[in-house]
Amino acid sequence: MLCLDSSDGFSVWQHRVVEFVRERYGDSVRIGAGNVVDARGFNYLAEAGADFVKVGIGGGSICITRDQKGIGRGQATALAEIVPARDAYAEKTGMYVPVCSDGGIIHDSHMAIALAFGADFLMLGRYFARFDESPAPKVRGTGGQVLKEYWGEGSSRARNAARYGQGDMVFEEGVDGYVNYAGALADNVKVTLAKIRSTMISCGSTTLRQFHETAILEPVSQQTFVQNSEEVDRNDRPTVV
Ligand SMILES: NC(=O)C1=CN([C@@H]2O[C@H](COP(=O)(O)OP(=O)(O)OC[C@H]3O[C@@H](n4cnc5c(N)ncnc54)[C@H](O)[C@@H]3O)[C@@H](O)[C@H]2O)C=CC1
Ligand SMILES: O=c1[nH]c(=O)c2[nH+]cn([C@@H]3O[C@H](COP(=O)(O)O)[C@@H](O)[C@H]3O)c2[nH]1
Repeated sequence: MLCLDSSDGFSVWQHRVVEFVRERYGDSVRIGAGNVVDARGFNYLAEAGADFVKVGIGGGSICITRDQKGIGRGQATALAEIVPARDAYAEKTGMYVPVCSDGGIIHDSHMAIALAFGADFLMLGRYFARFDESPAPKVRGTGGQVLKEYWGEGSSRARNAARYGQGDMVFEEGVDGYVNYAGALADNVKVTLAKIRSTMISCGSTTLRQFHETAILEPVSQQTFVQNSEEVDRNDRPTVV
């Protein structure tokens, strides 16, 4: 399984690489391509022979591509255009090219929303960076809190001669930062999956395919955002019986 991993996948280079792998290796090698944010980009890579296409430019937690270059698109807007393009492509060719929603997941509920938008699977950076299994160092914040280091692949920190070998970096597209440490992957993934399953059941679905059909997406006001979270001070004392 190969994945072409670029901030801008709508490129002649990616098209040629996908075609080359498809011609040379047939179906013995699976190859994904991306990232793209519109139907033209999706169709371009699907027609080249991509087995899946990644969606998302500039929405990641460590992303500054939109600030730096003005390139990118809201994740929901991108999915709302690409998912129908995926379905139309499947209808036309008989080839279903799964779509990965990459970046911007802050709360577990955002995973359900991305899937409700029609994504077939998700790519997560910040989420996994918080766990023991992330190879990044665990450090203490100034307030004593436990943190894990996490940085963008477009940051100076990630850039090195072995990977790029193209001399000095002129500007960064990602930041070098920290995320709150959250323990073991297995414990967290268990809870996350339970929430997604619960959301799916609430929408009357037991499979992802059903969820794509049954989920109802609703625009909300700023006031609703405020009401989505608690509005009292949390009681952190032990429960008194
Ligand atoms: N999803 C997003 O919004 C963003 C993601 N990133 C991440 O940062 C990393 C780097 O992304 P980019 O800076 O966009 O990388 P890029 O697409 O510019 O490619 C990385 C390097 O590979 C070279 N390269 C690309 N195609 C090549 C080809 N066909 N043959 C030979 N060399 C080739 C490029 O010249 C560059 O040095 C990736 O992991 C990407 O996912 C970075 C910025 C934004
Ligand atoms: O603008 C960017 N500059 C970067 O340096 C960078 N590094 C990663 N990525 C992308 O962000 C995704 C992870 O996003 P999350 O941390 O929000 O899950 C990743 O999966 C990538 O798509 C970057 N985007």
